[in-house]
Amino acid sequence: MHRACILDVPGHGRAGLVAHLLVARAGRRPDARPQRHIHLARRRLVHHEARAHHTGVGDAAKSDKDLGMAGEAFPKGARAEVDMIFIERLQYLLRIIIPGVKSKEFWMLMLHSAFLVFRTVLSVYIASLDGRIVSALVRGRGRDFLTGIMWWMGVAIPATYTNSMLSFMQSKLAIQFRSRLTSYIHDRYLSDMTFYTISNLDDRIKNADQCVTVDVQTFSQSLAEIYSNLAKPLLDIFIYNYQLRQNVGGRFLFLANIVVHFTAWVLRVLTPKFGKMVAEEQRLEGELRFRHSRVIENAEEIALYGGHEIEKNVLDRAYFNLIRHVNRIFRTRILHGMMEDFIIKYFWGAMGLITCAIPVFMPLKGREAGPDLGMRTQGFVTNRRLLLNSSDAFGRIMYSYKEITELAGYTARVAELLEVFDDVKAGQFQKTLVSSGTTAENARVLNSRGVIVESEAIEFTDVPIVSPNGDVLVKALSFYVRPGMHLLIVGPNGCGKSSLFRILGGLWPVYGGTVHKPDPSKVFYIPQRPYLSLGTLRDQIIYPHTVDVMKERGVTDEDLLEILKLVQLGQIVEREGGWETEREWKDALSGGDKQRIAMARLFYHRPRYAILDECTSAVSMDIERIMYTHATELGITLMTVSHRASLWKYHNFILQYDGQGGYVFTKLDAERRLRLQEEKQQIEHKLVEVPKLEARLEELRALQADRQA
Ligand SMILES: Nc1ncnc2c1ncn2[C@@H]1O[C@H](COP(=O)(O)OP(=O)(O)OP(=O)(O)O)[C@@H](O)[C@H]1O
Repeated sequence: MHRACILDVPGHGRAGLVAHLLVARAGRRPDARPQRHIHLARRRLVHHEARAHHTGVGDAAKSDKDLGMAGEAFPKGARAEVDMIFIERLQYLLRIIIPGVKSKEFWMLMLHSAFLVFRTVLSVYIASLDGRIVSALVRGRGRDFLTGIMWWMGVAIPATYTNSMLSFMQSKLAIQFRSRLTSYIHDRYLSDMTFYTISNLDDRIKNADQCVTVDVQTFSQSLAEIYSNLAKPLLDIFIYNYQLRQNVGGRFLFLANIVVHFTAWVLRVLTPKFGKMVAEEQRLEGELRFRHSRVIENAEEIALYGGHEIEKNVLDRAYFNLIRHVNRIFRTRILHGMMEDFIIKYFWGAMGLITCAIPVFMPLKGREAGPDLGMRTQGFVTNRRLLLNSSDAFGRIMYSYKEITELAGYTARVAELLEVFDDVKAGQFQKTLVSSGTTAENARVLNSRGVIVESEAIEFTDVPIVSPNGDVLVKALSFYVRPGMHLLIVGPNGCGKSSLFRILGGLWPVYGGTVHKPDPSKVFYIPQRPYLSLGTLRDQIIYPHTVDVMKERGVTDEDLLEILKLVQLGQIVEREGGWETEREWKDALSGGDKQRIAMARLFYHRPRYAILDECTSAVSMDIERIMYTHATELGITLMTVSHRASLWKYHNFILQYDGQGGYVFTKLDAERRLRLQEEKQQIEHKLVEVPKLEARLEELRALQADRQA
């Protein structure tokens, strides 16, 4: 029926859909752009809220220089433009968020699409109903008018339901996409130590925490919105183009399409790289949030140092960089908005009028002037509504281009994260070498790989110790630790003692030689500042086990209490209000308490090997003795890094770095070494006295000489 209506509208009908659409855009919808802006502003607000709620902490090794690199948000190769790379990345992400036709997301999308189609059908029906009602009014047919109103009210029920369902489905889809992506990313981020390597061995991703939380959320939301914003207009355009072809013939359609496509192409070419800009904005937001979280994390140290001024400068600088960039985007948007309005509203409007005029001045053969006034009114009203809808549809598609470029930015951020995950999992790192040595030589070492063999004992054969910055700390290290041996590792600061454990723990790659090591479950690590997790007091002792695993192992709370008593921490359970108490334990416990909790953890786990990295620096000699003797009684083989001579007696082998790249691995006769150490200290003490004694001797000689004279 509406096909006839389009033909019947005098002066407009024959020009066809695109022409009407252009005319309608020129004359109507001044609200289209404000709506768009409100919509974007709302979305932006949601992002900011999401950021404000996030309290995660990211990589601790960033320089202020990062903040100044506005143009270098993406590493080489990474792009945020609407091009083939964007399509490929989007496909990659789509495969994750919509895994197949049997997935929930696919069927949600189908349902969403069904609602979109239904809404278009309703719109077409409402347009024709509108025409019928106005026609009845013009003709003075009260009965027809009332029937029309009843249908109008009737159709409101499915129409309002459809609209509500559409916005519900859009939000659901966004959440569903986010859940899929987050669970996929969490799986990859928290496996194979990716969370460590991504921030320590590779410098492509600056704020992984922000990517995993805010960027994924923004991407999901943006994708769900774009689907809604594009699917319906595309459907509308298809329907109206089809009708136009039927009604006015192909030549007007062809002309209009040429004009529209050409100007759309011009608009696209002239559209600034908003994708890259929003991606950079996200990065700068991440930097600002990261700097704030550092202040919270290190509040005590900063307060005691009185470092508030310098921290304020750091925060101000991060904020200034962000705002400078946001202002740049705003300025770019002014120009782009003018150009967009000019082309879409005015240029196309003018073109629409011209195209409309063609069939009026050059009517198609066989077209009649038009039936009575009522029919013409019905046709006009119906047609006008259809045209407004379709004009909206076309405009929405054009305005969506900016959103697509922004989606390209979010897509680049998320896809880049996953690409770096893949690379680091495959052992391919990209890090700027700041080594003081020959960079080419160091880069060669960093690019080669050694062999890892699982065994009962620990043995390093010609393994280079290389820092992620490319510094070769030891060219080829060889030593072994068999069960029952206790190895002491000593050397100056920064010589690579802890790095040895990083290689053993699989955090750093084996750059050469062979590493024999047992299954990771048999090696337990206690650092100087033990990590305390979120959870109950019990969780701190059994970390990383869960209560279920603890029960499976037959360990009870009483057993845990016995362990705590051993390290003289039995009172803590009562003091803190029981095993179930949850606190931010890192702030609630003293340095010594934390180290004793870590010792209790060791006794709970009873591993084959324990790596003790300066882990008794904050406890008394008494506790230190208990810790070492009990660990030895439990049959735990110890590897200790410590500068304390009091620990020598608990070890029978020593690995001594000289700090120049050399080392000695030998048996440790602690008693003899202590004796020698004592003798050395006595001699050094005596030597300090020598200059004084010599000076006194000189004085005495001078006095004697005076007397004799
Ligand atoms: N994540 C990292 N990225 C870059 N360089 C690192 C990293 N971790 C350690 N390094 C560097 O590796 C070198 C060796 O560090 P390591 O922690 O092994 O020293 P250490 O001998 O244990 O020192 P200390 O006695 O002070 O604890 C240092 O120069 C350090 O700066």
